[in-house]
Amino acid sequence: MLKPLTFAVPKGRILDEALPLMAHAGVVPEAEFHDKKSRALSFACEGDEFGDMRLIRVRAFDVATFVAHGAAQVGIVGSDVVEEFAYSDLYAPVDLDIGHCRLSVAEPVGQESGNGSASHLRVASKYPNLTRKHFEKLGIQAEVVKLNGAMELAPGLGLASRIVDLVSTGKTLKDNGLVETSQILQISARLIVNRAALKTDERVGALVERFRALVAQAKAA
Ligand SMILES: Nc1ncnc2c1ncn2[C@@H]1O[C@H](COP(=O)(O)OP(=O)(O)OP(=O)(O)O)[C@@H](O)[C@H]1O
Ligand SMILES: O=P(O)(O)OC[C@H]1O[C@H](OP(=O)(O)OP(=O)(O)O)[C@H](O)[C@@H]1O
Repeated sequence: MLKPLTFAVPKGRILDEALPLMAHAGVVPEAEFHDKKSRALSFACEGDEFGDMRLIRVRAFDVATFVAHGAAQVGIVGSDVVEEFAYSDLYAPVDLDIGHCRLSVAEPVGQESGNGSASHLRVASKYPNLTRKHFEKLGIQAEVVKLNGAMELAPGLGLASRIVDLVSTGKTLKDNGLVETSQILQISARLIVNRAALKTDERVGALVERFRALVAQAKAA
């Protein structure tokens, strides 16, 4: 009897783009998954190709945590999250070519200072590790004020001189009087797996191959 397989997906914006891809791979959640009134967090999947597979819906950063600890064996998450945590037990074998955005530094319009001769800066971000690493490379010590959203407010309110946040169209920065001053990382969503599960459960390898083939097929089309 196969152990249940748990597939973690984020609640946020990647999900809409990920669901069609998952369906092509044979990962289809039960109807309750789409019921906005449901408070359930774990859902059975249709069919029995992968045995007893469940889908769990968690916050983006938590997808990586569940998979790294083996509580979920497979997941989908942005490469920003993979890079921020750099968990050794987490392997990201497939770039799904969805959820494209970038991680950038932004400053108030008209006050773009470059980094000048600063040796220390206060930066607001949801990504403390990537932020510190980026500024370290420039010889600057970044004191990171960790926020979970609405980073764009921080410079105007004196919480930090700049922010490090995700940018896609640039509208959020523009509407909040900020300008992108450098790009740190190009981002896309990844299929992630727990390394131990990949070695011990052949369904995990089968899912990796399924998603890999789908992405290759989409690129060739
Ligand atoms: N503007 C964007 N355009 C494209 N992809 C984005 C954008 N913002 C975020 N992403 C991608 O989607 C992922 C999830 O972002 P989102 O902010 O929607 O998650 P969330 O689940 O709402 O976050 P939280 O856990 O803070 O509630 C990010 O990690 C990133 O990879
Ligand atoms: O460049 P844009 O196209 O404007 O996108 C950038 C915005 O998208 C993300 O936020 P999201 O909408 O996911 O909300 P959040 O603040 O809850 O993270 C990100 O944190 C930016 O605020």
